[in-house]
Amino acid sequence: MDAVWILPVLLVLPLLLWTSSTFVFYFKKCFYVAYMMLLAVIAIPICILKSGGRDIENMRVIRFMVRHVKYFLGLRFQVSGWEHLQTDGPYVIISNHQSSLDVLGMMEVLPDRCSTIAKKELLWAGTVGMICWLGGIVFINRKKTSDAKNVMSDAAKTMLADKIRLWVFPEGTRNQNGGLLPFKKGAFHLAIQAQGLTADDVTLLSEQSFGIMRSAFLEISGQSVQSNGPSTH
Ligand SMILES: CCCCC/C=C\C/C=C\CCCCCCCC(=O)SCCNC(=O)CCNC(=O)[C@H](O)C(C)(C)COP(=O)(O)OP(=O)(O)OC[C@H]1O[C@@H](n2cnc3c(N)ncnc32)[C@H](O)[C@@H]1OP(=O)(O)O
Ligand SMILES: CCCCCCCC/C=C\CCCCCCCC(=O)OC[C@@H](O)COP(=O)(O)O
Repeated sequence: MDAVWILPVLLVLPLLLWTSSTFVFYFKKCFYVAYMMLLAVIAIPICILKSGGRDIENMRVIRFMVRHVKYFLGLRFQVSGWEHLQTDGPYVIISNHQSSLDVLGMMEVLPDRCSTIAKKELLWAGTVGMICWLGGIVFINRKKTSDAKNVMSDAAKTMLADKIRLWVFPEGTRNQNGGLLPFKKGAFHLAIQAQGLTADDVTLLSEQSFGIMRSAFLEISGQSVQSNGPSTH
């Protein structure tokens, strides 16, 4: 008798999924978070057994395990220019940041030995936080610029010494306003060290990168005509 309420739920759920794009959106959003948490539960022991702890090689495990998630959400990616990432040595990748779904795009193209810069709050996101730590993600305190700069300076040294790559979201936060936020400078301070440039090059590099990304963003956005629900996710 206790299970009597299950019947209406089983009937209403498909109905809502069929009739309401808003419901579908929030359903997918909850599924995404729960499924990523679950994947992380599986990935954590694998990473520990494979690498013994925090190690950038764990990003291969994460990448492999995350790549199929797009199918559940009805997402597909079109990749161009991937060959430019197939080069030796350290470099910095920058991308815009609209939502937590960006992680799926990131895993689609993430090169070997590449980790990312993330806000320190992510460390406390349950199993996802733990897998981020195991993957060598560099956590910064955005509220304390001097601390963040110190952490990024250390990351730059590791990047050069161990020939790793770093992925940075230079807007510094998620943004869904239909454009790009002004870039923070940290990514470009990293990049000059990877490329043997000087601090004088930071502003120009940042401005050029912003211009290129903005053009590409607007071009791609112009092609996007489909919406599955509320714009915020
Ligand atoms: C198997 C299951 C898996 C389940 C889980 C799946 C996946 C998980 C695994 C991986 C995915 C992880 C994805 C994580 C995504 C997380 C994304 C984020 O968290 S985005 C938010 C964090 N990122 C950032 O903030 C971007 C980096 N920030 C910066 O670079 C900033 O510059 C800053 C260092 C924080 C400082 O910011 P500030 O607001 O103070 O502004 P400015 O940039 O203008 O800088 C001020 C001033 O300082 C100078 N500066 C900056 N950096 C440096 C530096 N490194 N060295 C020297 N000087 C620096 C800058 O030039 C400015 O000075 P001036 O104006 O004179 O030029
Ligand atoms: C203890 C339970 C805590 C639950 C927390 C759930 C955490 C999310 C879980 C699964 C999502 C999949 C991994 C995605 C990681 C992406 C992180 C992300 O996108 O963070 C936002 C950050 O870039 C910028 O933050 P703000 O826009 O400044 O804010």
